[in-house]
Amino acid sequence: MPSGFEAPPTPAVPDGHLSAPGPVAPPILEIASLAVGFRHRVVQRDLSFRVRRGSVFAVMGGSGCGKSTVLRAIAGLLRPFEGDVLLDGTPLWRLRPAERAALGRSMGVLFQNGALWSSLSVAENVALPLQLFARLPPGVVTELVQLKLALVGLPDHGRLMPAELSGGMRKRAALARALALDPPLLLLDEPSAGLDPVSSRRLDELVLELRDGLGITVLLISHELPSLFAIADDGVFLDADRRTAIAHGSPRELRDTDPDPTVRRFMHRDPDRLPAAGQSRPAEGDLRHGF
Ligand SMILES: Nc1ncnc2c1ncn2[C@@H]1O[C@H](COP(=O)(O)OP(=O)(O)OP(=O)(O)O)[C@@H](O)[C@H]1O
Repeated sequence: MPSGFEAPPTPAVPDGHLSAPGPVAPPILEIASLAVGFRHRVVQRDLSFRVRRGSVFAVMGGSGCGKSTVLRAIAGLLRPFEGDVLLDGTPLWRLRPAERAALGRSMGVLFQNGALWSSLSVAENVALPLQLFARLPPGVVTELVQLKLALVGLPDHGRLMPAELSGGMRKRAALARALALDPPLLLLDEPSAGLDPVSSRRLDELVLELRDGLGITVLLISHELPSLFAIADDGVFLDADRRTAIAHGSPRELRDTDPDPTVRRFMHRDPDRLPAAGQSRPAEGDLRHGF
């Protein structure tokens, strides 16, 4: 059984623009020639990209292009048609199911609906992964739960039921649960969906705190341009029609320089406008986040 995150072997995909010349830290996550879909339908194919350790990496693209499907393959929940997902060099989909499940626990996943168990209190929700997988004495579990809840700004909410929380608080509680096992990699599927702009920005700040304070790498699916511009430093853009990645780079780079009309329309939130590369106006998110 793999022992978790270890020194990676030589990467399986050649260096793309994501790798600068000179010594480069090995990626924590590598997507190698991935094809995903359902039954006979390919949703995305030929996907190859690397996620740098300590980065916030955005998976972007219009509704229905396959972002969540790709995330499920990365999380070890949906077997890809082709290719593999390498976690610190270990090919997830070549492992036996029990090994894959064990390695999968080094990823904390926040699903789109951030589903908490409604019949369990907030603290019990966060405790669940620890009780299932960590085999710790109950007192230690209680302390760790308190620590995680404090980390996400809910130190006094453990006794509440999920229904008693606001939408933003529920996201935070789900994030605390995703952090329960101290994963080095967080997968977030539209964490700010349904939140007001202030709550959304607080969540952005929390993601950056987790990255900067704990060194957690974050792979993020989001439609929220302000959020993407504020926190993501790398990314990939998936296209529904071409069923593959059509751009790589940070959301700001894609907004300012990518020539593809689909990318430009999305990044400028404008169905008609196609500004010339390098001549974009500051987006709303830049102003709101003070960049
Ligand atoms: N369980 C499933 N079975 C069959 N098809 C599915 C299933 N889940 C998703 N799909 C289809 O796969 C395609 C990609 O869906 P997915 O949810 O990955 O897109 P997305 O980019 O995450 O969308 P959104 O931004 O709206 O959340 C869609 O056409 C969807 O209908």
